[in-house]
Amino acid sequence: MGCFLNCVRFHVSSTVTDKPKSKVGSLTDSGVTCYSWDDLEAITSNFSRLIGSGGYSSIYMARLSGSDKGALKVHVSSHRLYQIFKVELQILLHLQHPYIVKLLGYFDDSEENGSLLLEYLPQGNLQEKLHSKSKQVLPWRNRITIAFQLIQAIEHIHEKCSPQIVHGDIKSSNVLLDKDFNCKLCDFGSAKVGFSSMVQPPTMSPRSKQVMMVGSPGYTDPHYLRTGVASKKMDIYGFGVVVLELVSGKEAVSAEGGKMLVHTAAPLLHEILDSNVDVAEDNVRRFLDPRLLKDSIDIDEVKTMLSVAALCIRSPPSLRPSASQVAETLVQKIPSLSFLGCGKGV
Ligand SMILES: Nc1ncnc2c1ncn2[C@@H]1O[C@H](COP(=O)(O)OP(=O)(O)OP(=O)(O)O)[C@@H](O)[C@H]1O
Repeated sequence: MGCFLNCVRFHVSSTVTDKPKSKVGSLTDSGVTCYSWDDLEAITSNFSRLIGSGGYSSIYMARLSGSDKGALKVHVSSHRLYQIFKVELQILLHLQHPYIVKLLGYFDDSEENGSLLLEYLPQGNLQEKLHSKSKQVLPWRNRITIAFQLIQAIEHIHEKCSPQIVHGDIKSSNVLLDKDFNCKLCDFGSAKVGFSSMVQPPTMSPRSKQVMMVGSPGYTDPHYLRTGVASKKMDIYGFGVVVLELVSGKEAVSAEGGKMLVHTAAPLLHEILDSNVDVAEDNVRRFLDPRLLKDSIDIDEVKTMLSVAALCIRSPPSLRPSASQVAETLVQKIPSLSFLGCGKGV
């Protein structure tokens, strides 16, 4: 962590904006379609079906050719949010991975309006699946598979693509699920791009003495909150919190008392780190999502998931494993991942 790390952001004014607007609706060099606003009105039937919303955007159902569907993410119109749109667009244009949401097209007015057409993920986001009052309980085998797929998506952006990317907002609502409950990581609006594992915060103006921090309550690395320095290890922290949610079925911040899951889990996680996974089974069962107790679950798999989470949220960040180390641990210690068709190597 002591090394000096240089940040290279994608240049937001590069090739995509330079495309002539006469080519609206046409396939770009990147293989995605560039749409006009009229096209968007047509494919969303005048924005008639809202399927999701976030801090920066509204997401609408889009009908494409035949029975194909898409999800249109319309960024709120503003100069600042347009920059976020451009970051997300540039990143998605360069990313192709089975566990990362696929970009199908975009709209860009080159000023302050931008929209992304994404593949449609019919099972929505992981947060809803885990925490909604629905009777349908996400089975244990899906939970370990999603954790393994998510860490492979993170491993890809951290270690396998060039330039490397820090997602910056790993949380369960940014994990979308396809019809078979496979993970698709989305929302690269907070991402940082560079060759390094760390991105220095913007210089504080002497007047404001404040750096704008982004992050989601319950998921944000305390080290990032203190220093403003974004690093791969902040994604690993967010992943650790998602694993705690998968195991416990509890929200990252409890809706009732506002208590953070990392604090609720802390005594058990300390016990796990101290005892090298040889922790009392009763304590593990008490933490496990009660809706899973009737399933026959290999408690050693639960302990492995918890020990991974414990390592991922450790402080200082240098003690946390890399994404490839986490993926390696999961595949070695949870043999059923191989039976579930999740062999590593994508
Ligand atoms: N491709 C998709 N298919 C289906 N639903 C989607 C899709 N993309 C987004 N959604 C829904 O919309 C929600 C918000 O999407 P997203 O996180 O990309 O928006 P955002 O404005 O960047 O949100 P945030 O406040 O987290 O920054 C998701 O949690 C999900 O429920």
